[in-house]
Amino acid sequence: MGYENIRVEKRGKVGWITLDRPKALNALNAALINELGTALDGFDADERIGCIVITGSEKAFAAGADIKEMQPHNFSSAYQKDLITPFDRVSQNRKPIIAAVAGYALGGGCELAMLCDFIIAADTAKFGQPEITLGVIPGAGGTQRLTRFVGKSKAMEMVLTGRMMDAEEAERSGLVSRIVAADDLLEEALKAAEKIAEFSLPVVMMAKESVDRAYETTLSEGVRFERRVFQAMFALEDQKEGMTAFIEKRSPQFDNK
Ligand SMILES: CC(C)=CC(=O)SCCNC(=O)CCNC(=O)[C@H](O)C(C)(C)COP(=O)(O)OP(=O)(O)OC[C@H]1O[C@@H](n2cnc3c(N)ncnc32)[C@H](O)[C@@H]1OP(=O)(O)O
Repeated sequence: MGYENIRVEKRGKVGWITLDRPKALNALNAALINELGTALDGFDADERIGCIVITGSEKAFAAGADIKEMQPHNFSSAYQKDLITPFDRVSQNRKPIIAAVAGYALGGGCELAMLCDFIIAADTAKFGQPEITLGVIPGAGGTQRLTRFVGKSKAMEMVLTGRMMDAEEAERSGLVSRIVAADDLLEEALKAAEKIAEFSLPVVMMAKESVDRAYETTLSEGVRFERRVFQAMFALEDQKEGMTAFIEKRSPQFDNK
């Protein structure tokens, strides 16, 4: 499929998607979100792919939903056209997705990064939910996910004032997993993705599902879920291979079975 707003590439078992609307700082219009969803679905279905990276440009991961596209909407059209649901295709993907963020990740851009499984930030990254300055609130999960990442006080301040957070504050607050030099961002994200993609894919997918449970259920339910999944792992050939390889002092050859 030909894409107009993103670039889709592969390196070994890693698929990566570059948001590519430079003139609008990767503002997330409907076409871009739709293309992103299609590319993600393609990687999800491709059994050769074990991990996915989403990145933007040096200046902007994404400066938010496309304000020019949103501005004419009324309640009826916003509701019926369902501006937000297409973002769900990111969190519905069953393979790990790393957000590699340089420059602005604002509004829907910050929300897109938070929909990924973890965020690696360049030292130039700036995160924010400035929707209040536009007369709206975040709509793609910002009030909920930012609060879970950084806690109520900081999330409330950011949502109510529109203040941006730099990369260091984002790392200190638990929003990003680590900071790297801007020049190294893509390579570092691809290396992390390649490491993940070397492991057993069903195990990686179940690890992702289990960590996600921590955000969606009680501790006791989450622990119970993890225990069942852990026990189920012993039905996998990859469990035998992983543990046998350790005992035999060799590298495991996982077969995704
Ligand atoms: C998901 C939901 C529900 C909501 C949202 O996401 S609402 C959007 C939240 N985001 C924002 O409010 C950020 C808007 N952008 C900015 O504040 C600034 O562009 C900036 C601080 C990120 C960068 O400022 P800078 O002066 O460096 O660059 P600009 O001249 O302002 O922008 C360049 C170019 O990009 C267009 N642009 C930027 N952001 C958006 C956007 N979110 N939607 C549409 N277009 C955007 C900007 O208009 C300019 O293009 P033109 O020169 O053609 O106007």
